[in-house]
Amino acid sequence: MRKKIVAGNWKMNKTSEEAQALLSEVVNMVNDEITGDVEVVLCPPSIYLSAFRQYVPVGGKISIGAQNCHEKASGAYTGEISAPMIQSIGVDYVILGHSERRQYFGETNAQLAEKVNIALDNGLKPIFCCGESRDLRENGDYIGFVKDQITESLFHLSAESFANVVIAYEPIWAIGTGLTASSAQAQDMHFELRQHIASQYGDVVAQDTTILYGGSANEKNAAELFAQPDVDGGLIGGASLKSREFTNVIKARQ
Ligand SMILES: O=C[C@H](O)COP(=O)(O)O
Repeated sequence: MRKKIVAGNWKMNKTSEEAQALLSEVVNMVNDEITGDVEVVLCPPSIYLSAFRQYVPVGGKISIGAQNCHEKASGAYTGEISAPMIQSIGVDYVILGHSERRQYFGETNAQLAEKVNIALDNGLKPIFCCGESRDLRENGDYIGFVKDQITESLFHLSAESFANVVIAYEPIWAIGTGLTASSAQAQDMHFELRQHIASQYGDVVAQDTTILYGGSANEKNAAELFAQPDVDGGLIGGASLKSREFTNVIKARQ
């Protein structure tokens, strides 16, 4: 079933003390103020995942996600963390293919297909990110580009496996820039992506797929973005680092 999800990607932010303070504020606000059927996913830096899992009860309104995993299960990959490790501490989701990983760490669609596989094999639900650059948006086939990201990293999956994947459309030109896609631009792309998924897996699977929007989403624009029929929630960066604002974004989705 298509879920409403608001995920907070903390990226490489917060010391241990700061992270604990923000986590406890978010947990309290969500428990006190969120009554709807929205799932909240917190994705802190990996060093805090274990502490977050211990603090946040399993099966409540809040799930925990990692920001990345390696494509191999184990081995000589200094500094990396694996899907089995993430799974072993009870984490629910893993963000894969964020544009920052593609840009700074050279992640490719083929490599991401491997990461998706190992995440699913270990019971983790991928939040698969896709999105085009500003140059492509202005001068190229940006819809085709984003569809290809999905085709090359996800369309080898069975329909049963694909059902565990969440898509996050994040136009690179909107990430951390204050330039949000308009609600119409977000809806257009989400509609195109749902059609693309339908072409591979059929209408039922496509209608059940959760597609999040990310890119300068905040408490001011969230309600309009989430009102679009194909926008099921958000992957929130900067605004997830402020408990009041993040809770307001979640409220806009419930
Ligand atoms: O993963 C989150 C996205 O990169 C959005 O970040 P942002 O909300 O700071 O633009």
